[in-house]
Amino acid sequence: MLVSLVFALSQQSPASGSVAWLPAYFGGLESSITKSMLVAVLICAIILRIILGFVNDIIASTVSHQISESIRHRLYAKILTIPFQRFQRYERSDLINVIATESYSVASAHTGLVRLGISLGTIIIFGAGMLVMAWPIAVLAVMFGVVHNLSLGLFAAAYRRLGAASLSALEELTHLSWTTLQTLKAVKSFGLEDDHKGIFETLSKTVGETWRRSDRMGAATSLLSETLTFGVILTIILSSQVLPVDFRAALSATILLYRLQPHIKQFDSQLLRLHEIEASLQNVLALIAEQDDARKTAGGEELRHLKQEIVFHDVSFFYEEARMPAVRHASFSIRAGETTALTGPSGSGKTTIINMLLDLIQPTEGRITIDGKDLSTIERSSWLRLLAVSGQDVELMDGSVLDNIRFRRDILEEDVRWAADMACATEFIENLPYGFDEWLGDEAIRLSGGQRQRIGLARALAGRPDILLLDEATSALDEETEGRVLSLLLREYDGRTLIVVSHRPSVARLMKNRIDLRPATTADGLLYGG
Ligand SMILES: Nc1ncnc2c1ncn2[C@@H]1O[C@H](COP(=O)(O)OP(=O)(O)OP(=O)(O)O)[C@@H](O)[C@H]1O
Repeated sequence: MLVSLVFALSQQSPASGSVAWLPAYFGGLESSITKSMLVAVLICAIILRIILGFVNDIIASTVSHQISESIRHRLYAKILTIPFQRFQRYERSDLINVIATESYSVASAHTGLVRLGISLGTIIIFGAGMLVMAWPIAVLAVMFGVVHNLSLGLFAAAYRRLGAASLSALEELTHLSWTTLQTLKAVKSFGLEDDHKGIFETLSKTVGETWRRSDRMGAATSLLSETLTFGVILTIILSSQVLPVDFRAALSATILLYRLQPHIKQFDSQLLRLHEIEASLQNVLALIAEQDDARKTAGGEELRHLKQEIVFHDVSFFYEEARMPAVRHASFSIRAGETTALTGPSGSGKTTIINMLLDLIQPTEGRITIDGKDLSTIERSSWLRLLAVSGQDVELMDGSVLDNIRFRRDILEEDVRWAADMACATEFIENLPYGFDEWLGDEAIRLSGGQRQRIGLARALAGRPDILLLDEATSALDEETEGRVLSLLLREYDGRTLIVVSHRPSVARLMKNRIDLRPATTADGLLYGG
């Protein structure tokens, strides 16, 4: 329309108030539009376009951010709700990549599809305009459009491959960074800094190369699109003598075609971008499609107290894809209000049993009953309210000592301090520069192994659970401190249920009952003595 205006204003036609040539532009319709009317319409159209563009930008970015946010929430929620075993099979660095980076691919795909729709709409409207003005030119343009689409198809597969390669290079880079951070002490102890630097640089180069290739392919498709448009325009000009089209109509159609070119380019780049992000999209969708933990969503009967016993009835457990069971035909009873030691050689399935008690995993065969009721029929959260576990490795979080003991639960500070006393942790905590407010960070590098375990123990105790599970929870303590902790616990848990996993016979002897596990690989079943 702007081009028309410029032509119209420079036109010195005898009928000076009208735009005599303009109908050709609109397909030969008669018109008596005055210049001032045309100027007004164009100014209004430009203002409208600016406003609509602005509104479109605001709406598009709002929708895009909402999609990203909702996908991030769903991915994070999914990590919390997938069965524990499935979660263990994912690489942590991949999960971080999916949530932090790849989740954007969904919003990106949505934006791409919207833009694709807009470009397609524009192409159709321009195409219709051309058809009305000069159909032979429209036919030519369609023929070039077909050639254009076919050549674009050649790029599509390359874009998909490039997207997958770029994603996998990025995943490897994140994975290496993640493991380096996790194992930095070992890396330094073995003097492997240069090797790691070398591997990182190689991976980083690969990532950079995939991005450069993507940019080069973008430039190539843009060149293709420009060349084809130029080809069609050249064909029109060369064949204008033989085409049954009026010169002004041909000129108008050609200008229209040229104006259409950016939209074609936009259409191409969006289409190819969709191919490029396909691999990221698949990762996001695969995680979202994971089944939720059936136990988490199952509901069931509420349990307020453990009154009699926890019984394992011929329980076996196979980890996914494992050839041997981790626990085989275990039958035993853990009596309420008593202390029980769970012993057995390494690999005999003690932690697996603790995980079954925590309902993180469920028996592959057999069943577990709580006061005669199948654990699978009890409401999971009511059961977990009764329990707390402390293990050998303590998962500390970025926060103060207080935060780490509370662990985002609604627990009074006096209960935190009581728990620290019970875990024999108060003394060393108060010796820290800021005491309970000392910032630990997720690695808590300033703490020794035994100090970390005591923070973990305090965390388990702070909620004053009815049933306390200790899985090698004091293994890093010196004998004297371990003795002090255990005697405090035995006093506190007199009349309550305490289950202790330990390799130390001295610890097991302190417990009233003992369940001795034989490794599943050597036992042909049965006997788990109580
Ligand atoms: N997530 C898992 N996937 C596959 N196999 C596993 C997994 N966790 C444990 N296992 C296997 O199950 C068996 C029992 O492991 P578990 O950790 O329960 O033994 P444990 O008695 O607690 O050993 P330890 O005393 O050394 O801590 C082992 O053979 C172990 O390799």
